Amino acid sequence: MTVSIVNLTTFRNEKLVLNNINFSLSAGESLCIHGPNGVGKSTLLRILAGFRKPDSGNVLWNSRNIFEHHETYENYLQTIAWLGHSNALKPIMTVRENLQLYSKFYKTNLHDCLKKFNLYHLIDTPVRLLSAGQKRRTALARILLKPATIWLLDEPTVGLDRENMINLAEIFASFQKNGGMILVSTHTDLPLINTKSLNLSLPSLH
Ligand SMILES: Nc1ncnc2c1ncn2[C@@H]1O[C@H](COP(=O)(O)OP(=O)(O)OP(=O)(O)O)[C@@H](O)[C@H]1O
Repeated sequence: MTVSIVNLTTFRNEKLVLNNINFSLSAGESLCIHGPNGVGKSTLLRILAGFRKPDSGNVLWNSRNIFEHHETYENYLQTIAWLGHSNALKPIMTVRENLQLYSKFYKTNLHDCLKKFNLYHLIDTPVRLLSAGQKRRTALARILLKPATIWLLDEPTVGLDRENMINLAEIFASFQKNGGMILVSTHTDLPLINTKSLNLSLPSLH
């Protein structure tokens, strides 16, 4: 299994954001995308999630262009789990109500998942009453409820304390040891195993 980006270039608002990006990731590997604000980290992850097409270049899943063949695109979407900047949780619903849609649909174990993210004691708490870190962990728990091969995570650790960072590192490592791939944008050093780095830089003003 491989996911690759080949000669990818993208404009936003007629401004060049991603210029000829290339990388390839195999089962068990992770990619950390670094760079200053506005450089295009989220844009790249959104292209990898299939939300937008690049202006040129390809996203390949097992050597097939995801945007070229409908069947490849559909198969690829089954394999990815996405966490954006926004937690995308319903504030008036409890942790259980927010997540059980996923556990029922994918037939995965909600209780085990909540225990892994130290959220079990909050299962019946409305999301609006959670702290920022607890909300982020609830959003991260959703990733685990989909049996995906690729995790696409946009700054997943915002708001997490040290203990929960260590816990997340163990969850990441376990996923990768089972062949999972993680592509993540971050402004901090993430504790990932078997990892590659992609450093994006802003174009020179001169
Ligand atoms: N909806 C949009 N429409 C037009 N341009 C956008 C839009 N969203 C972002 N951009 C532009 O695209 C560029 C890349 O933005 P992006 O969000 O990918 O950066 P980033 O590296 O993820 O930044 P940050 O570290 O702040 O999260 C920025 O210059 C931004 O102004």
